[in-house]
Amino acid sequence: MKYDYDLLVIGAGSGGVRAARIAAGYGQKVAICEADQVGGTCVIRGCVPKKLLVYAAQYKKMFSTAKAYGWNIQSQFDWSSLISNKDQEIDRLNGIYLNLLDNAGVELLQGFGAFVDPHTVAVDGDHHTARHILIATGGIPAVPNIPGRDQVITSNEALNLAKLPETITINGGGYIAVEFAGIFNALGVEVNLVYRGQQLLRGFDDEVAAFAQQAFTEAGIRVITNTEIDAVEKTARGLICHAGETGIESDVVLFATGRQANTAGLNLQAAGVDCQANGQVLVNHDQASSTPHIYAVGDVCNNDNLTPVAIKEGHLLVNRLFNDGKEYPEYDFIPTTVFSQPEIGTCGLTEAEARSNHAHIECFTSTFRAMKYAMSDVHEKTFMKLVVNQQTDQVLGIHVVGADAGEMIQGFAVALKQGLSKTQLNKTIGIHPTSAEELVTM
Ligand SMILES: Cc1cc2nc3c(=O)[nH]c(=O)nc-3n(C[C@H](O)[C@H](O)[C@H](O)COP(=O)(O)OP(=O)(O)OC[C@H]3O[C@@H](n4cnc5c(N)ncnc54)[C@H](O)[C@@H]3O)c2cc1C
Ligand SMILES: NC(=O)c1ccc[n+]([C@@H]2O[C@H](COP(=O)([O-])OP(=O)(O)OC[C@H]3O[C@@H](n4cnc5c(N)ncnc54)[C@H](O)[C@@H]3O)[C@@H](O)[C@H]2O)c1
Repeated sequence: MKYDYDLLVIGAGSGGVRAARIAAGYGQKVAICEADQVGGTCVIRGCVPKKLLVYAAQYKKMFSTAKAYGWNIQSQFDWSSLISNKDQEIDRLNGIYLNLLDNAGVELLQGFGAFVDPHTVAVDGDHHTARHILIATGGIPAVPNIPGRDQVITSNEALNLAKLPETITINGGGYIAVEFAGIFNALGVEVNLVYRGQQLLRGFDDEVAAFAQQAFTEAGIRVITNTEIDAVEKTARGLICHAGETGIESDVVLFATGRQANTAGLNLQAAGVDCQANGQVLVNHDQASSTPHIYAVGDVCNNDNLTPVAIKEGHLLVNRLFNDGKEYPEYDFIPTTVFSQPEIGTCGLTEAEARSNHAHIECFTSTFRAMKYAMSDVHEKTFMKLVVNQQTDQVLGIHVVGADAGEMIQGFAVALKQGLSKTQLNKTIGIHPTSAEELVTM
């Protein structure tokens, strides 16, 4: 049968754009459909705008340190300038993504895609057929169904607030909650960070999470644990979050309570694509769904929901489909950074994970004040931790909380992925004076 396209991608985010342009580069006829702005979560309402706000927030510490270095700075922060500059930058990046697709010869079908049958996708009503179809529709914020749900914002809106609130309550204890808590706190907003558990950042190394939580508190964030918000109510002065007997008042309430696969309205049943109750598309080792010529990559599979993972999955999939590729994504030693204040960079196993898989684990830790803060009023400390298999000497995990942790961990991740041993780490000469040198001397 003749199809309109060799590959039709639904969703022009991180995974979809990469897959589409690489497939087109292999001479395939490719279309990509996008309901919103090309670029997806990462570029339009995720990693990139968030990181720009993180940079803005970091100036607070820089200004606090400046005096010790002889700089006398009068600083004044203007939220609307930041947001308008951020919007311009996002528009610029959106333009780059549009050009990337255009230059690669990918046809952009602007509109919402939904399956009609296993080889046909309707984009705002127009039918398009394809030999292979890739679902790359990402995720959306998940907000629990509580009274007053319509009063709360998510990360989507937090990046575009018309004005900086005086107070904000953030619900959640994961990446987005602590990143936005750090941003708003540094920009002078009174922040309540409410978490239903005992310790923020579940899934991270326990010592790392505890150290970070302490640092957030010392930086001025009001961390409220063991508290579950069960209703949000509008009052004359703003909003009140009810948590049992407790009431927490603020101007704005941000829920960062996780994300869910974005498959509503895709009409997956018409294509025979199985998904879980939460919408997550089920894929096998080949990224193939229950309908073998329909694939899925990125957050819609709810695996490791990170941009570089979505890109790798999309790229390798089309290599295998159209260029005789043999490589598959590897999910061990994926480095990640929480862009909180301080930052948390991590790669490999936590101590608890290592202990549950290996009989003899040794951990090395170090806590110190980074040199750049030594002369200043900034008392933030850096924490580093190595998790080592005593029997094989292999370093199983590296964790850093502190300035530039993300930049540090990327390089170490390369070595970890190659099976770095503690002896090799210690044989490496450090760079002095840096914080990173501590990792080769522990
Ligand atoms: C606030 C925030 C900060 C983040 N920060 C980081 C970070 O610092 N580092 C990191 O690695 N990851 C970060 N992430 C996660 C990262 O953004 C995602 O893992 C990544 O974007 C997933 O890419 P994707 O291709 O799977 O989907 P997406 O990038 O979400 O793209 C999906 C696209 O599909 C479109 N779409 C959906 N349904 C349809 C349809 N039916 N028809 C047409 N189009 C459709 C959507 O509009 C969207 O453009 C962050 C996420 C958020 C929310
Ligand atoms: N820097 C980065 O790389 C980065 C930044 C942001 C997001 N992300 C990706 O996006 C994903 C989503 O981020 P996220 O912070 O929304 O999710 P998350 O899974 O990291 O955290 C969700 C938090 O909400 C809490 N929660 C869930 N349901 C709740 C409920 N009903 N009531 C109260 N609390 C509830 C959880 O306990 C958890 O603390 C991340 O897991 C990550 O993969 C990455």
